Amino acid sequence: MSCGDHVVVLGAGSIGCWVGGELSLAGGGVRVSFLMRDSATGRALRAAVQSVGLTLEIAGRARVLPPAACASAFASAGEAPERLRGATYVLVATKRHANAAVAELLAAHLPARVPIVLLQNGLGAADEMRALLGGAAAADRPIHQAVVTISATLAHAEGRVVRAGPLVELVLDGVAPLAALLGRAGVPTRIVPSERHACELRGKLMLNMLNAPNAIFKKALGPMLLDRDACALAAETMAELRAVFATLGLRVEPRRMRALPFVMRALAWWPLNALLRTLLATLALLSGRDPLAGSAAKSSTVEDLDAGRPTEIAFLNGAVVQLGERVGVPTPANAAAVRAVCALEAEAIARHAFANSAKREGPGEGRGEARAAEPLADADASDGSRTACSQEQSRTPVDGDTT
Ligand SMILES: CC(C)(CO)[C@@H](O)C(=O)[O-]
Repeated sequence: MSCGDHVVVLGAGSIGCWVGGELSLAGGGVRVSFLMRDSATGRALRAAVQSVGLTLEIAGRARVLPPAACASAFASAGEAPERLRGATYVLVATKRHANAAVAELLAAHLPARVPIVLLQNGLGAADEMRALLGGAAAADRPIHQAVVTISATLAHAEGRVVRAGPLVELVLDGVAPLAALLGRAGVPTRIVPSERHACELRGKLMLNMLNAPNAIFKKALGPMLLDRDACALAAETMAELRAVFATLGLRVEPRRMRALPFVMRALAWWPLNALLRTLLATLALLSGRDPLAGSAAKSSTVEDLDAGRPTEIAFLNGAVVQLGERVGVPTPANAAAVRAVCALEAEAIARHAFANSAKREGPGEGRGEARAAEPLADADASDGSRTACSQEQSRTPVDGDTT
């Protein structure tokens, strides 16, 4: 089945590079194309993978997709029409706020009936993409959102993507042949009925309540679990989300995601916090190494801020605020989290814009980053020209979501 497949990955960020990289390394006759934007980071990634290859690293173990393979696999936005015309699957790994531009690209160049799988955070991405594609264009296309539980970080200039932590899984509500392909390539992929899938998307949104404290308290996800303030914010935002879902009569799966608000509340409780700190300090003393040293995972929100890009906060805590307003559940912790991340976002974007304009004044670099002309430049929305925080937030669909 896999022979002859051509998987096009739209957006070569950390998740796109990890999933596409695994598929490429697995071989088996599957062709993978990574479509990326023509921006400074996009060009840096392309130059790096063409000279040293794409490195996939986990727990210090590295595997490399050789430069020659990368040279043909990594394509610019200009090559999107040709690559999409030959696609058998499209994995959309761009940010949610880029979906309008992504839909335009897909409507123009992707043949009908090619499955589109959105590797995106938040609720209702598939419904949103259907609405953006509109009418006949959407009716002809299977569109699915994967529940993505992978923590990975991409160093563009090194062509290196590092996966950290124990989380690695995709959950889909269809496209069994693609799920099998991904599973064989080492990306565990479960297929569940659509009712269960909707519950797991809600579970993922619960997990994403870690993103805002991760950005605000500036700690890697592991050490952050020892920060009582960060855990308290996570617990509050999660409890509000739980109340919203309960009011809507919507279930959350898997069970560990239902337990998260209580776990975070417990971690914020000083006696348990003090006990954990003592245990870890003792372990460090006995073993001579920091037990949390390997837990450098950070959330996608921190990755966005580090790169001076708009975050997806409107689709995470912002969605909770919006749903809360709709059903009359107060969500002050989520509103505060949105305000804080938006302030960080504005600062990060301004800092990067300043640094980039300083660089452009150097010899040989014109002002024209040529991004407006490139559909994927907009699709990646990482040019700092607009922010999710300043945008009118799209409605968060929960309908068809009635389990
Ligand atoms: C790390 C993660 C699993 C949730 O915080 C990831 O989904 C993310 O960063 O969005």
